[in-house]
Formats: sequence, C-alpha cells, structure tokens
Amino acid sequence: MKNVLAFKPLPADQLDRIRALHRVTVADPKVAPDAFYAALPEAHGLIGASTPIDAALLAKAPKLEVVSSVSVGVDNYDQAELRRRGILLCHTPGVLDETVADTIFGLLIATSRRFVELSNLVREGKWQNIGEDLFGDDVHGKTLGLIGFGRIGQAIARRAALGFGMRVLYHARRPVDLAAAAPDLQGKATHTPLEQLLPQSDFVVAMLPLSDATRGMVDAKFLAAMKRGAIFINGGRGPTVSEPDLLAALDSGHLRAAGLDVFTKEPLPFDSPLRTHPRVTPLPHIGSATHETRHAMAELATTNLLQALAGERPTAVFDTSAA
Ligand SMILES: NC(=O)c1ccc[n+]([C@@H]2O[C@H](COP(=O)([O-])OP(=O)(O)OC[C@H]3O[C@@H](n4cnc5c(N)ncnc54)[C@H](O)[C@@H]3O)[C@@H](O)[C@H]2O)c1
Ligand SMILES: O=C(O)[C@H](O)CO
Repeated sequence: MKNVLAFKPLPADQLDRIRALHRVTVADPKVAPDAFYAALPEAHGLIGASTPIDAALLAKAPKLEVVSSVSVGVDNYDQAELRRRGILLCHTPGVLDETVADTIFGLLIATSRRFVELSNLVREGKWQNIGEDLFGDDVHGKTLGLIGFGRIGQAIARRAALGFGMRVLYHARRPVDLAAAAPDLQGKATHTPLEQLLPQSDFVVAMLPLSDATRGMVDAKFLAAMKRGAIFINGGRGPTVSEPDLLAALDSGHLRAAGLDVFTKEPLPFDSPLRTHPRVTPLPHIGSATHETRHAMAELATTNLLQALAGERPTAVFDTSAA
C-alpha cells in the first residue's frame, strides 16, 4: 500500500479505485495547504490538475514516484526537475479531443455570428430591427488557419473541412502524414508556412502547448500578418498570446473579433480589458469541461497513477526528455 495525495477532488468512483489499493489524502494546496503539505513528504503519487508543481514543492516530496495530471497540457509542472528526480509525469491525451474541438467550434460560430452581443440585445430589451450593422459573417465555406495540428487541431480540422466545407490550412512543427494519422483529412488540410497561412485565413485558431518556443508566439507581427477583418481564437494556453498586442489589433480594427478560452492569468483578473471588450468572447477555460469528458480524463489519470505505482508503464506518460 502506497500513499496518494489528490491535489484536486476526483470523482467518487475514481477515488474508490485508488482507495482499494492505496491510502489517499485529498487536499488542494490552495484550499487546505496545511493538510496538503503534511501529506506531501510521505506521498508516492500525486494526482490532480491546474496546480503548479515546481522544484521547491518536489523537494518536499522525497518519496514521489509519479505525478498524474488530469489534463493533457503539462506546462504547470517543472518537467526538467521531474526528470532529474526520476518521477514519471502522466497526462490525459486523446480522451478530450472531440469535446475541446466542439468548444472551439462554438467560439468560431459565436464570434463570427456575434452571439453574445446579439443575445444581450434580447436580454436588455433592445431587440428592434436587425439591420446590416448587426449582421455577422458566414463560417461555412471560409478558410481556417490552424496553428498547432495535433490531436485537437485535427479534430477541429475535421469539423471545419467535413462539416462546414471550409478550406483548412495548418502550421505545425512538421507536416503531418495524413495517410497514417488522419486518412479522412487527406487532401482536406494543407501544411502551409505561417507567412502564407496568416494572410489567407478568415479564422486563425491557436491550439498550441505552452513551451519556450510557443510562449508569446502570437505577437504584434503575427497579428499584423493576419487578414484584415479576420477572427482569432485561442484554445491552447494563454501565454502563447501577447494579450496587449491582441487588444491593440482589435482596437485598431485590424481584427474583427477574438474568442478566448485561455488567458495569461487565470482566472482572468477583474481589471483585464479582455473581460469586457465588446469584440472579445471570453470563456473560463472550459474546453474539456463536460461531465463525460472530465470523467474520462479522471479515469485515465487514475489508470496512469495506479499503473505507475504498480511498477507498470502507464498508458499515457508525457516524455520529459526534451525539458
Ligand atoms: N482550452 C482547453 O481547455 C484545452 C484543453 C485541452 C488542451 N489544451 C491545450 O492544447 C494543447 C494541444 O493539445 P493536443 O492534445 O492537440 O497536443 P498535441 O501534442 O497533439 O499537438 C500539439 C501541436 O502543436 C504543434 N506545436 C508544438 N510546438 C509548436 C511550435 N513551436 N510551433 C508550431 N507548432 C507547434 C505540434 O506540432 C502539434 O501539431 C495542450 O498542450 C493544452 O495546452 C487546452
Ligand atoms: O490541458 C488540458 O487538459 C486542459 O487545458 C484542461 O486543463
């Protein structure tokens, strides 16, 4: 029997799976720091999400064998320190792709058809004539530029190309072998250099992990290269975008709108201009937040944790060797 510290609540059935084999403490360091730090020195496994795990915290956990994240993104964890200490890092790729792609498509439609702004007219009793000044733009038939074309990017491309008849261009670290990875997208998504993708796209969707290479990638130069009147959506990680540069591009009228599920600082600070900007549709990082998908993520994270504690290779280990 080993010691597991759940730093976020888990569904009861997944906690039961762990409790059947190990001792479990549930303590979120932001809510119950005393209980969390009391359990940390004896913990063999950590499971949870959205809490930074840095070198100082890891130094207090000498017995740790595995950190199992209930997320696919692992930028919250000090990967180099985990590798140095020989601690496995596990995550939840794949099980959330379709749900996150649904959310991103929702943002595409909401921004282009001005759902929030026009819904507010109804709520405020201001619905009168819907004239040209309140029309939106079509989504179907337009060009989508995807920045990041991994599991989720491909699920977005599928909706765009197969469901909405869109032309799909993508930029990634390297071209994807569609015949092997996504045969249904063959001939329907084209690897395109960024400098050609940006001026051609009516919508640009960033679906990038946060790394040294992607931090601040969407800056003034990137935004200026976008087509005038285009819409920008961020579903990856907030710090991949310079928020001041995005606001400037919106205020100058170069971009028509932005849909944002992620922000540099979360929860979004009350004084952020992005919170109330009339042409920004902000969401509170809910890409994967459905009952079904969050349960599937917790289930995979639990499986990863139990496998690691049993000395088996977990289903989804994140490769920290590049850190
Ligand atoms: N909003 C949400 O709730 C939510 C949900 C899930 C994932 N995410 C974020 O989305 C990210 C992507 O998830 P995924 O499962 O599709 O990952 P993935 O690893 O399958 O795909 C990542 C893609 O980004 C590309 N990429 C990485 N670095 C790049 C660079 N420097 N330049 C250009 N392209 C680069 C890769 O080539 C790949 O195409 C996650 O890491 C996470 O941060 C957000
Ligand atoms: O990376 C992820 O899985 C999402 O952003 C949820 O945290």
